[in-house]
This record gives sequence, structure tokens and C-alpha cells, in this order.
Amino acid sequence: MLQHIDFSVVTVGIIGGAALIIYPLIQFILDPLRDIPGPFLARFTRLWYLIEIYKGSFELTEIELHKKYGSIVRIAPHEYSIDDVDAAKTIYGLGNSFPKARWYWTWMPPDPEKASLFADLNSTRHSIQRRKFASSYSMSSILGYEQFVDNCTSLLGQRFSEIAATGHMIDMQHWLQCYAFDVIGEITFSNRFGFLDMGEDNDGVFHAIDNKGFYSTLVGVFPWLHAWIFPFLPKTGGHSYILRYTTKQIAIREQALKDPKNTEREGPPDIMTKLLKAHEANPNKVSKMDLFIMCQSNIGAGSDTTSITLSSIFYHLMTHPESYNRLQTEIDDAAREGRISDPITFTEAQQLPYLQAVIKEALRIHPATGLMMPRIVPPQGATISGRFIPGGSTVGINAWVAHRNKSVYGSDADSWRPERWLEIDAAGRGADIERYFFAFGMGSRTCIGKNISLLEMSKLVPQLLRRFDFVLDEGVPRDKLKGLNRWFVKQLGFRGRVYARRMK
Ligand code: HEM
Repeated sequence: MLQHIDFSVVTVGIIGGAALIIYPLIQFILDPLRDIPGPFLARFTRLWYLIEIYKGSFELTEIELHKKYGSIVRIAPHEYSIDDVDAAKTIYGLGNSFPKARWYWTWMPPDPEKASLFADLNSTRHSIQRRKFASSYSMSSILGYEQFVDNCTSLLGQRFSEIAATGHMIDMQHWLQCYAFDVIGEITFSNRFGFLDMGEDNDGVFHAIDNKGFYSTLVGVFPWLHAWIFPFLPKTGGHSYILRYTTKQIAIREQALKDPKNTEREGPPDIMTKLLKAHEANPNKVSKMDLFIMCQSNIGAGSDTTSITLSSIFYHLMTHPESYNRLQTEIDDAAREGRISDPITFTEAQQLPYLQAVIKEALRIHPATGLMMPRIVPPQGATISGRFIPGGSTVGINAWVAHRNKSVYGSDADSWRPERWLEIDAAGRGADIERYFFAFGMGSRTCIGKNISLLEMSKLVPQLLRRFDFVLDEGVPRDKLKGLNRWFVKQLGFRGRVYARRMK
């Protein structure tokens, strides 16, 4: 009997092992695109991609792969990374964009009713949902959010004054993250989270969002695992703090709106108030779940992305004194000539060309997202970068790869040089470049919060450079900060000192 069991186990083991080797081999032999180059193991298994992402710097790996293999690179069986300007329109172009790949599924609960805008795999439902919320993120709404940004800018200024008086070294990325989170709290709920007040992430919210990125990024490589693992994920810690916080803020605002003495708050409404009013006007159109999901989306998608870009701005200014001086001079001149107020308005900040060039260059050289934005080729297939790719394959462009494309950005695409944007404008090439500028994504799934982030950055940077000088710690590398790619590519070890400026 025992011998019989042993024999069966061994047989099953041998057959299973053989299948694991033979299946990928057959799959590869039958693949009509087997000549598309890429790392050897990526031809047979998705494990190669998983391991490379786990290492935490896949954005750099992908750049190197394209340098070595050209415009189409295989990164897993039937999955291709693309670097081709025309392909951007084919894959992401408005009206005919390819649907999002199942990698995104792991960013939401497995129940499609709880899909966020970012993670929704159903293009039709996504466009219905997006139309409901778009007006709260439009340029005209944004101007109503200036006061929220000013509140946080002023508080960060206060914190930096205190730090400057002590002479202490700080983690710049941490403070910029506190700022970006609190601005999102203000714009969404008229109530900041309190990170700038406390100076720290007491409830582990930053950590919880990092953990979510780690989970979704890696499990997304094998998305079928999500339904099995999700029920066992911890329901405590930073995530539950955000859930509780969002629930509490919705209840407070709901109560306030019901009170006849208090139906209108002073000043422009925050996003949640707008959505709550839309819900009360037509609960079938804007549901409570919509409201909840959008508030959470703002926190998850809008805070780290902005703080990463702000860190990119300050790091590159601190390592490039000529850019730093040029920007500070532009701001000082504008202030002296009365062209900007204190605090600066968004409209005034638009009139500072070097500031705008610095923001674009920071988004270009260090995009907040560091993996390709994967899409599924529709059933009829598509020609991409000169190759016919069959339906069902996965293709995508990584912003890091696109932004280093020398045919678009010039031979110095690997270097920080904000002046390139002034040259692009002068040559009237802006619209052309937009076709391959991926910092905010592309097409129908482009970032809905782009205007909010531009508002935050355009207002914070001049206010800080007017009042403070920033100096990098000697131990911090000057050529490139270390980063960790978990979809968001967060900078690590960005230490510096802040000094109060002596006004001339
Ligand atoms: C510098 C700051 C930001 C950057 C670099 C950024 C980047 C991106 C990118 C690349 C995408 C497209 C992802 C894809 O196609 O896979 C995206 C989508 C999105 N972003 Fe942002 N984002 C920023 C700020 C914000 C802010 C402030 C908010 C909200 C307040 C926000 C909310 C969203 C949402 C909801 C989506 C999904 C849109 C959709 O699929 O319809 N983002 N963002």
C-alpha cells in the first residue's frame, strides 16, 4: 500500500514537472512572435517579470532592454514593452484605446461594483463613471481649490521656519509627502489629515499605501491569484485608518448639508461636498459607493504621485545650481516687479516660463509611475511598431522609457535640462511632444487629477524658494537618488537642510 502511494506521488511529480517544462516550450514554439527579442527566460515564464519587478528598479531595466533590443521587447510570454511614438496613438489614442490589462485588477477589491476609476477593466463603465466626476477636476474647478493649497503651503512654510532655526537635517521626501497628503485632505474634505501638524505618519497611512503598491504590483503579474489572496489581507493599520477617516468625513459633511443653517460652507466646495450634493440631487446617478471610491482614489492616486514629482523638482534643483539660481531669480524678479502675489496664484505661476519648464522636466526625468501601462490588444489584432500583434496580447509603454527617447527629447534626453521645454515652445513643437509625454498617462485613462497636481506644484515651489534655501546633505548621491519602484517610483534617502533666506 505504502509502495503504491509512493509510486503515485512520484509519478504525479514527474508528470507535473514535465508539464511545467513542456507547456512553456510548446507555447514558445507555437508563438508566431517568437522572434521578438527579450530576456531568455521571459520567453517561457512570467516569473522573470515578477522577479525583476520585485528587485525594485524595473524602470531602469526596461530602459536598458530597449537600448539593447529596440522598439519592441518581450517581457513575458505574449507581453511586450513598446517604445514607439506612433504606437502611443494606436494603443492609447482617444476613441480607439485598448482596454486595461488584468494587472490593474489587483488595485481594487475583486468585486467589480467596487472598481475605482484607475482600476476599472470595463471601458464602458469607466467612461460613464469618469463623466460623472470630471467637472470636479476641471480647470475651472481647480481655481476654487487655491485656498486649500495655500493653507497647506503656509503650514509647510511654518514647519520649515522652525526646522531652519534648529539647523537639523530633514528627509525632504517625507515633508513633501506630508504636504501632498494634507492638500488632498483639504481639497477632498476641506480637512487636512494632520501630517503637517504632526510632522509624522502616526497612523501608518504612508506605509499602508506603500504596502498596497507592493501587493498590487507583484500580484498583478499573476492576477488570478488576487481573488484567492485578497480575503486574507489584513483589515487593520493604515488602510483601515483611511477607511475610517473617509467614512467619518462623509458623515460630517452629510450632517452639515442636512442642517438648514449650515447648507452652504464659506468659500468654494471641496470635492466630497460636490459629490454629496450630486448624490442628494440624484442618488441613482451618483451613488454612495461612487462617493466613497472617489474620495479614496484621491488619497491613493493623488498624494504619492505629487510628492514624488515635488521631490524630483527639489532634488534636481539642489543638484543643478544653474537651474536653481535661474528659477529663484525668475521668482524674485517677478515678486519685485509686482507680477506675483504672496501667496502666488495659479494664474500668476503660469506666467513664469522657467518654473513651468522645471515642473515639466521633473515629470519627464522622474515620472511618478515606473512600470509600463499595460493594455490588451483587441481581438482583431493590431500593427504596432511594424509588427502585427495578435488579439489578446498585452502591450504597453513605460513613461520612463518614452521620456528617454532621443528622437523625441534630443540627444541629451538622459540629462536634466529644463531649457529643453523653452526650446520646444519656441519651436512650436509642444503638441508634437505631448504625443509622447507619459507622466500623466495617455488617452481616455489619462490622469483625472493632473490639474490638481499642477496647481499644488505651481504654487508650492515659488513660495518655498522665495523664503528658503535648500542644500543637499553631502552624503546624498549627486547623479541619481536611489528609488524603489512599486509602480510609484519613490525616492529614498533625500536628505537636506533648509535655511531661511535673508531678504535683500
Ligand atoms: C504629479 C502628480 C500625478 C501624476 C504624475 C499622476 C500620474 C497618473 C498616471 C500616469 C495615470 C494613468 C495610469 C494608467 O493609465 O495606468 C493616472 C491616473 C489617475 N490619476 Fe493621477 N497622477 C498625479 C496626480 C493625481 C492627483 C492629484 C489625483 C487626484 C486628486 C489623481 C488621480 C488619478 C486617477 C483617479 C486616475 C485614474 C484615471 C482614469 O483611469 O480615468 N492623480 N495618474
